[in-house]
Amino acid sequence: MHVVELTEPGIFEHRERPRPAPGPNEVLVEIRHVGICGSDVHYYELGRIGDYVVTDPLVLGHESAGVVAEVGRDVDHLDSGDRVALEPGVPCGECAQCRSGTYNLCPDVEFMATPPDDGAFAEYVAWDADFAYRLPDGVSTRSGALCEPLSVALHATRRAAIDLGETVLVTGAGPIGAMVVKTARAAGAGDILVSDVVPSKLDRAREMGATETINVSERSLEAAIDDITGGDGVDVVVEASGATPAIAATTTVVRRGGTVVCIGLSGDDEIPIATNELVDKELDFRGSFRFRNTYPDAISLLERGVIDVEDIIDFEMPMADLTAAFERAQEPDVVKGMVAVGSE
Ligand SMILES: NC(=O)C1=CN([C@@H]2O[C@H](COP(=O)(O)OP(=O)(O)OC[C@H]3O[C@@H](n4cnc5c(N)ncnc54)[C@H](O)[C@@H]3O)[C@@H](O)[C@H]2O)C=CC1
Ligand SMILES: CC(=O)[C@H](N)C(=O)O
Repeated sequence: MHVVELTEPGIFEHRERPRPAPGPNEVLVEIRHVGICGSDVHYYELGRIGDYVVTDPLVLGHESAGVVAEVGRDVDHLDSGDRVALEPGVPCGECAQCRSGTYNLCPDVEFMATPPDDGAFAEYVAWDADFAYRLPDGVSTRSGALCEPLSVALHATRRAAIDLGETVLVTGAGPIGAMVVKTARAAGAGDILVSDVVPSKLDRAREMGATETINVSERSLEAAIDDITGGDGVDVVVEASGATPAIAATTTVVRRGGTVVCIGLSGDDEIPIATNELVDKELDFRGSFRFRNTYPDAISLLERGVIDVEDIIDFEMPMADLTAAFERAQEPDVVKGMVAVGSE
């Protein structure tokens, strides 16, 4: 089968590998669509993310969906021909986190496209059938692939426990921030404010449901939120930029008794947080890491038309042009690039 390996920063090589055989609890999936995530781009550019270093050729891509080509001996809930979205992290199932249900925190998770685990820029992937979710008619593999970033947003929205009518600030209008706008709206948020430094991304966020946008390269986030909320602050902040100034401002722009949920990962190891504000304002300050138990709900939201993910996609290119796709994905206006591995 055909795969694309990242062999060194900036270099993709198209290679042939033996087609994998599914294990007893696995399905062999003919991959159709794979979204390009910021972390893929990071590995492509730099060959590492923090302590995760690409030392051997690595297949990138973890936002994937395709068609079941073969089922393992013990799989009885999927059949050949089913279209499926693949949850990219398969946890060990035995550690304390897995046993208590917080399987997204499993230290031994096998996560696609994270060294040393290969991802989905490949004709076929053999994957644990419990982490392959059937897509109903009407949900394409193109949308199904985006269950992954949608899941990141769904999990963060749950961590934020947004109440009906609450004012939510989303910092960062990349793919994750855009998805949070959609999940916050679906959760019943009232005003949804979005900040970014790229005007076109703020325009896109408005089209997706943001009620007001703030270009923080023109005005400070703190001053803007002060103006908009009459000095009260927002009910909930979901940080989805990873930008140090945005993270540092979260405790200031949230109201007393409000909630901050951080998704963004900063390049800085340490960021000053006003801890006295945490106490004095009695804030709930929470992290949100990947997702758990989100795929069935993400698929249901897509099926019922509550959330549309197609509008975050800027372009689709074939896997044969993966280098060009990754170069294009780095353009500042691009929110999401999609790669077609086969045809649906
Ligand atoms: N916690 C988790 O499980 C996950 C975390 N992430 C992290 O979440 C963050 C967002 O992911 P993506 O949307 O893919 O990243 P992205 O880099 O595509 O988007 C970030 C956005 O923030 C904007 N930005 C830059 N400076 C800003 C500022 N000062 N204020 C507001 N916006 C600003 C950028 O213009 C960009 O539109 C990244 O840090 C990523 O590493 C991504 C996926 C999962
Ligand atoms: C941080 C990422 O972008 C990636 N989705 C991951 O969960 O590792």
